[in-house]
Amino acid sequence: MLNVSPSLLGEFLQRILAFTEGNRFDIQSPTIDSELLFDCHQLVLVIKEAYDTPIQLEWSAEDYIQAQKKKKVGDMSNFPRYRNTKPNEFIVFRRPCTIVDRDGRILVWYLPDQRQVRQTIIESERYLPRTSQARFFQIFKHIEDQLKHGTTSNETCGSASNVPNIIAENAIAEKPIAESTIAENSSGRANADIFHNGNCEPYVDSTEASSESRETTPGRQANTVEAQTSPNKKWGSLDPSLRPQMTDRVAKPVRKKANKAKVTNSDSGKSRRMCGFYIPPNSRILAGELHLSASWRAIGQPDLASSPYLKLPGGLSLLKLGNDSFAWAASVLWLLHPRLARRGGEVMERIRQMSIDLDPVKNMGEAQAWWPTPFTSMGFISNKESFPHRDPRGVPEFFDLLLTLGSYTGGRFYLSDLGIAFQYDPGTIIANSGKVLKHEVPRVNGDRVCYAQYFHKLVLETHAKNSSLRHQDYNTWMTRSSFNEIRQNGDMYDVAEHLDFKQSRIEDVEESRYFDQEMDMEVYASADTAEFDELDAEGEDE
Ligand SMILES: O=C(O)CCC(=O)C(=O)O
Ligand SMILES: [Fe+2]
Repeated sequence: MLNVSPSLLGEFLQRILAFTEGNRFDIQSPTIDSELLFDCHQLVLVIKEAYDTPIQLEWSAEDYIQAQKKKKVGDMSNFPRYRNTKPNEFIVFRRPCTIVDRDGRILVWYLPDQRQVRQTIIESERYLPRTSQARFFQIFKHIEDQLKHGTTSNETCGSASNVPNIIAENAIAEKPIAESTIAENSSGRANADIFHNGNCEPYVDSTEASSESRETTPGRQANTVEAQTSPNKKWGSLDPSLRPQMTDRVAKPVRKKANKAKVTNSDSGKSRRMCGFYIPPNSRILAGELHLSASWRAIGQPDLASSPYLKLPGGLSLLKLGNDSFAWAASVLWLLHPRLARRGGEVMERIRQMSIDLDPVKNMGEAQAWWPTPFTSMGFISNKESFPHRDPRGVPEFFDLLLTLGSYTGGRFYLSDLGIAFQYDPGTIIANSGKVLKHEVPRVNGDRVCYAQYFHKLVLETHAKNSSLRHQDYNTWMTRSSFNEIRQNGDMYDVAEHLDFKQSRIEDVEESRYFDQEMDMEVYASADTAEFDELDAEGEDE
């Protein structure tokens, strides 16, 4: 069996990007099937459009982090929501875009699958490999017995009674989720074949949702907000006039306070990870989640360890089964945040060489050779709504990489404090600064799974201590200029030569202090992100 390397695919993507800019590189195609090759090209076009469509925030992410730390005494009014939306009002994006801070740091990449956006199947415009949905379904089926089934939200956490909160006059009300679930399912959508295989079924969510919205809230057109950005948009052969409207102003359905209190009541003993599961009618996959780590540091444990499942036959066969799908899902990182990819690659190399303090009985064994991503952890999440949270163990400058899949309608990804939401249809990839930006995914109509890739800050720090990397190379933001470098050069040149604006500041900081600063982040995160993160921090590590 061929072992497809994400770095090989990633570097291939970098060269395609440069090539599309007119730079002639010798692009040697990796040994992957032609379909995957083709899809790599499509992905580059989506990423380029996202880069060319920056949604600019007025403030600096670094200032935002500092203010978050001091939230209890500080003033957050310096960090206005996008277009000054009100707290429960969101601008929804449906086309690829990036969220960029005042100084050009890219905080989020939003990469919807074009097939979904256009609501038609145009083979030449999709980027998700045709077989990928089916392959991911197999992957989730493979681990179904391993999924930890928390409680369904109705039992302990309670969230079925979401209600729309129409704050802005003329805003589009999204349907109450419970109600729309029933409507969708009674019309047979849940019977649709999950994880489209081969001939994909047409996807009609936006049209349906829009017409429903129009019925319930006349005046939608009048309220449509023009896209603020007018970047240099190149989208292959896609006629811009065919694009659906990019943004609408909507009000988000909110969870009743009472429910939130239930969720966050530590007496219940249920952390965020254990809440929010639900079983859609006619579901074809169990609700639950499984997190696998090449390297993890559990609270109170001095040593790093791999997830025990990786040493079992099931773990190894999972990595083999999903090999090229995983590699494809990881390769985007070489465009979205190449330094992160490089950093993760180095950590994985150390794990392979066993040159770190990884207890021999707690390592991955043969699975090492098949670990398919530069991230140290993978999450498999099935039929779960994600309550508003930040991911407390992450690294502020780094992304969590999310791929949402399934057969569902009504997907939304909310950036709760920014006033920005994304249509979160199957096939969407979001790279999100999950530690910095609070995010939320309400339940959808139908089966939804999320494949998440992420780092554990403590693991990176442990590896970095033994690393030859200089500390300014560790945790750096993805910037617009970094992306341009790849565009021009086909690769990230030596990071030391192309350090961004953060360099001078970091150079003045001693390594130990830098780590201290990182430790502070943990405090800010748990203090700030409400009860969910506090519960997380209580210890649900493996
Ligand atoms: O459910 C999703 O798609 C997002 C998951 C997420 O944010 C997380 O697991 O931290
Ligand atoms: Fe998250």
